[in-house]
Amino acid sequence: MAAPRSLALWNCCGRRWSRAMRGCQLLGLRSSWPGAPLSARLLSQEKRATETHFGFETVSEEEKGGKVYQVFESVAKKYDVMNDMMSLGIHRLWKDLLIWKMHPLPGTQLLDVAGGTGDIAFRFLNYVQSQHQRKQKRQLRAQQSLSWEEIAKEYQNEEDSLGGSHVMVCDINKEMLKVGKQKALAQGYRAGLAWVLGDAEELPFDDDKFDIYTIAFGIRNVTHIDQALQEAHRVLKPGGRFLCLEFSQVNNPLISRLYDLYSFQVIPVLGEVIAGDWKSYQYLVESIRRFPSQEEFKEMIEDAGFHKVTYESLTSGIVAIHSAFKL
Ligand SMILES: COc1cc(O)cc(C/C=C(\C)CC/C=C(\C)CC/C=C(\C)CC/C=C(\C)CC/C=C(\C)CC/C=C(\C)CC/C=C(\C)CC/C=C(\C)CC/C=C(\C)CCC=C(C)C)c1O
Ligand SMILES: C[S@@+](CC[C@H](N)C(=O)[O-])C[C@H]1O[C@@H](n2cnc3c(N)ncnc32)[C@H](O)[C@@H]1O
Repeated sequence: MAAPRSLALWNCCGRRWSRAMRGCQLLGLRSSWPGAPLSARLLSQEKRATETHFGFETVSEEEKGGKVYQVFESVAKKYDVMNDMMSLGIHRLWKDLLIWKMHPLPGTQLLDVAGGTGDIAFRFLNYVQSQHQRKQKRQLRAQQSLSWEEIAKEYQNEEDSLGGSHVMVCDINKEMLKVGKQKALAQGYRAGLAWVLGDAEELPFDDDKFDIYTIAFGIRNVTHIDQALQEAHRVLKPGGRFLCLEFSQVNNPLISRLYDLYSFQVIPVLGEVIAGDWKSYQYLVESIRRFPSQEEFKEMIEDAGFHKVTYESLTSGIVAIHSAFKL
């Protein structure tokens, strides 16, 4: 496994370097040219190494994490209602589709990174429970000699009702996790579910631990996406699957124009009216525009050492689901 990992790192650096060079040429940053004085070249290289984006704003890599934290701390309580309002409920269908695509088998160990208020985890639990119940019904029908007490016992054990499946929700933000835990309590999710505070770039888990890694609307907010992808690869078991639901590039020019209009003119207004927070929703739409296209992101996943990388664009490419395997 060491070879593909170092290769991935090499590829990442190469791509970053060529992108940085292209960016400098576009901006006319002459200090990066080979003929510029050494001090100027070193300074510009140092800048390139530490600068990143927070939406359309250029910030240092150290600053970005804190700014992203503030955004989700601020929106946590209104997060779920905002998503329903902004998307008219469409985000629910995208999340359902992610679970259908995953089609988890009994006993699946899922890690949901940037899991926030638990939307993916709850859907996973519903899915594995209904699969397990269907299986139990088939088995019970086959053993018609069982007594009613025995049948009732089969349905009572909560852990058993998931067929051994488990989901670990990992998120960097305490407030998002707090809302998620409250929701779990209120909706009666207890078994097969755990919440962990952790950074996608440095996951607090051993190697080769999970069958499936999901990240929904999370990776766009991470400072070093390549690092998060390498961590995803590390914690997955060989044969494990990576699934990412994220905003992507719209492929229909008319929808694209309407979507731009809607994003920049409506979403921050909804953010202000519903969550009292224009800035966080301005960041949301800007970060969506900065995220790589379907093909570019596919390349990044391959660079992290994954195989069989595919994607499906949904709603004209407003979002895409990328799938990949650790072999
Ligand atoms: C801080 O960071 C975050 C905070 C969060 O709360 C969430 C996230 C992560 C995000 C999610 C979990 C998903 C949340 C969903 C979205 C951000 C929304 C995605 C957008 C859509 C599904 C809508 C897609 C829109 C289009 C395809 C373009 C069609 C647009 C229109 C028909 C509206 C055009 C708008 C104008 C011309 C501006 C003037 C209009 C008005 C003032 C009226 C307002 C209109 C509406 C509210 C209607 C909105 C219409 C739709 C949603 C139609 C949907 C249609 C289709 C999908 C074909 C996070 O990181
Ligand atoms: C838009 S929310 C997505 C929540 C959930 N997955 C969903 O689909 O509704 C983005 C989440 O990413 C989390 N996040 C941002 N940076 C992170 C990082 N470096 N590591 C882990 N989580 C992070 C935020 O705290 C936030 O909860």
